[in-house]
Amino acid sequence: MSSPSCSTLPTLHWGVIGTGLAASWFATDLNLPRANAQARHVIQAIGSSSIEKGETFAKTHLPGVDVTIYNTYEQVYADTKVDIIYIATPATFHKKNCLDAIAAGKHVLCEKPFTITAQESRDVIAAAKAKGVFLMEGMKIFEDKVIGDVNRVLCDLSMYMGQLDQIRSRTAPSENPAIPPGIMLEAGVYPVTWGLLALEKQPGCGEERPQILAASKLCNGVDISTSMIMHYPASGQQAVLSMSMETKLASNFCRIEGTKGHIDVEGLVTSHPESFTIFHKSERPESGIPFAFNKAGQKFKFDQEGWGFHYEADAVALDIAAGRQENAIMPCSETIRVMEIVDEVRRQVGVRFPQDDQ
Ligand SMILES: NC(=O)C1=CN([C@@H]2O[C@H](COP(=O)(O)OP(=O)(O)OC[C@H]3O[C@@H](n4cnc5c(N)ncnc54)[C@H](OP(=O)(O)O)[C@@H]3O)[C@@H](O)[C@H]2O)C=CC1
Ligand SMILES: O=C1OC[C@@H](O)[C@H](O)[C@H]1O
Repeated sequence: MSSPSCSTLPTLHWGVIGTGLAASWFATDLNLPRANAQARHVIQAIGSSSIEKGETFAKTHLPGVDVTIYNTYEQVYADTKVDIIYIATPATFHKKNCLDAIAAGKHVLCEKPFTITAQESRDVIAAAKAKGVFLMEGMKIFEDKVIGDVNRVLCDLSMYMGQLDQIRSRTAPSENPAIPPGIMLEAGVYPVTWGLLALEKQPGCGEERPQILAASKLCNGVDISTSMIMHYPASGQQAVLSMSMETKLASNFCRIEGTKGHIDVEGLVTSHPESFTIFHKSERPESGIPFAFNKAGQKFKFDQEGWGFHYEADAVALDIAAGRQENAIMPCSETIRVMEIVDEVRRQVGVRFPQDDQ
C-alpha cells in the first residue's frame, strides 16, 4: 500500500509543556522525515520556565523549525494555533497541567505515569469527557504472541536514576515535588502494562482482575526498589515484575513464557523494545535428559527510527481526525486500571502521598 500523500494526511499543531528528556525525544521524533507517516505534526509552541531554556531546547531539538516559545504554560494553552498539548513535566504536575489544558479546550497527550493516584486520573478523564476533548496517556509499547498459551511473564525496568541522591537527602516528598515519586510510579507502569498485555487476551475487557503481591525497599517515604507479582487465581498465570533505581535492567528486559516456548524482548529500556527472540520448546527431551530444551532462538528486529513517539503522535492525530476522544489501544480505562494497580502496590508497601488524602 502506498503511503498517503502529505496533503491528505491529518495535521496536528502541538504545544509542548516542559523541556526535559521526554520532550526532547518527542520533539526529535516528530521532526523526523518519514516515508510512512500517518499524520503531519507541527510543533507550534513550547512552554518552558524561561524563554532562554525554551530557545535552547528549540535550537537543539528542532533546528530550523519556526516555533513560538512561551515562558508560561498558560500561554501555550491560550495559543489558538495549538490543537493539542503534550505534557512532559514531572508526574506530580500532570493533573494540574492536564486540567488547565483541558479547561482551555485543548486535546491532551500526557506522559506516563498519567497522575500520582487513580483518583487523580479519574478526575482528569472526567474533565476531558465533559469538555469533549481527546485524552491519552503516553505509553509506547508492543506485544506479540506466538508461543502457545502465555502463562508467565517476567519484566524488569531498572534504571540508575540521577535523582536517587536527592531522594536520600530529602525529608518529605513535598520538599521537591519534581523528584520522581518512587520507582513504582516512575517505572512500574511499564512492567505492569507488559504483564497485562502479555497475559490477557484483550487487556481490560471484563477478564479476571489479578491479585497483587508487592514488597519494596523504601527510602525517605518512597520506594526505590519494588518487586511485585500479578497473579490470576483462575488460570494460575503470573507476571513477576521488578523495578529499581539502584541497578540497570538487562538488555533482554522481558520474557514471555508460553506452553510452546518463550519470547525474550530486548532493548535499551522497557519503553523502547528493539528486537525480540522466539524460542520454541523441543518436541521431545534430549536423549538421556529428563527435560526439554529450547530450540535455537529466532531473532526479529524492529525496523524503527527514533524513539517511537512519532507512532504515538500518529495514532493521536488519526483519532482526533476521526472525531474520537480516546484511543482504542490505550483507552482511559486502561490508564485507570494500571493506576489502581499502582495504588494497591503503594498501599501494600506503605508509600503514601498527599494526593491520597485529596
Ligand atoms: N515515554 C518515555 O519514553 C519517557 C517518559 N518520561 C516521563 O516524562 C515525564 C517527564 O520526565 P523527564 O522528561 O525525564 O523529566 P525532566 O526532569 O528531564 O524534565 C521535566 C521538565 O518539566 C518542567 N518542569 C515543570 N515543573 C518543574 C519542576 N518543579 N521541577 C523540574 N522541572 C519542572 C521542566 O521544563 P521547563 O523548565 O522548560 O518548564 C523540565 O525540564 C515524566 O512523567 C516521565 O516519567 C520520561 C522519559 C522518557
Ligand atoms: O519512560 C521512561 O522510559 C525511558 C527511561 O529512560 C525514562 O527515564 C522513563 O521515564
